[in-house]
Amino acid sequence: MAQPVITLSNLSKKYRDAYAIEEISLDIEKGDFYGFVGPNGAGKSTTMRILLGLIQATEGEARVFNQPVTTQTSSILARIGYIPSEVVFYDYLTVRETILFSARLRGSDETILAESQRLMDKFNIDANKKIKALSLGNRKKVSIICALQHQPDLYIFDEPTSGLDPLMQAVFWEEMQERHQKGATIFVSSHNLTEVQRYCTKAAIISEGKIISAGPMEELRKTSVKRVVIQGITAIPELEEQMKDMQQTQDGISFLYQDTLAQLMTVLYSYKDNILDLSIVEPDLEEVFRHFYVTDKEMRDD
Ligand SMILES: Nc1ncnc2c1ncn2[C@@H]1O[C@H](COP(=O)(O)OP(=O)(O)OP(=O)(O)O)[C@@H](O)[C@H]1O
Repeated sequence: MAQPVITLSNLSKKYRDAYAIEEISLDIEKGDFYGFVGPNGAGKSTTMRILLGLIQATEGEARVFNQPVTTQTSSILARIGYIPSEVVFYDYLTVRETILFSARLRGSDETILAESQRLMDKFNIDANKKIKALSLGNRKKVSIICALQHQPDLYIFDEPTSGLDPLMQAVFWEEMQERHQKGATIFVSSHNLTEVQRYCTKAAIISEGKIISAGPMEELRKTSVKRVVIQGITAIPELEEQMKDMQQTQDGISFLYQDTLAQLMTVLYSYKDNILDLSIVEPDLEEVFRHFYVTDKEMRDD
């Protein structure tokens, strides 16, 4: 039977007169590899900070391991690995000292120390460098190692791959896939739906503080949006309202289309003498959400 690990019930956080998140409800179960996707300012960090007990919700409830985060914060934190979106360390410590400091907070037994060494090797980080001399991406690696070294039951990661180069992003996701296979529960935020689609088994899409879609990845993929690529014509005025992301190609057009295929085919039939080629394919999930679910304002902010 599914075991709840994170349960958010009608969770809201209000700053002055604006909601950062509004009535968010979400269930994350043991063994889920759960992506949390949305543009800048959507409410991802706010949700995660509430889960960590760093800020308090205005309304609703957040439970982790079936306990309320507001009263059981320490026992919950002992079982979590957390990566904040912005990494803050003591600048004068070295990488090794920082990682050891974090390990000591977790009891620093032999297993943790061996694991931190393995991770430093895997993420290719110079343990003797001072934190203040590190690039943003290398600071991120230290943050990742601090969150992974004690092998917790639950990982809450706020944009862990931002600042990492593509090679290191791949190393990170590979490490998380291995941990997921061993039974870990992972809740990870990202701006990038494509990377979440690739690695996570479930996802929630958040926009302007509200969850607009959530569930298993294969369910999210089932939208009625298609990408249509046509050679031979440069416009279809009759379909203007249903077409998004219209691009002129060398010899035609490419666009996202959301309506019945019957209507599309009926209209295209009237262009049959000019159409040289036609393809209708599943679009990338990222472009679907960008063009159909995320508001124009958020796209400008992103
Ligand atoms: N301390 C605060 N005071 C006032 N407003 C805040 C505060 N913290 C967050 N907000 C607002 O709440 C909203 C959600 O912010 P949040 O940081 O949770 O978004 P996010 O999805 O994590 O964005 P990003 O991807 O940029 O990190 C934003 O409109 C933000 O301006």
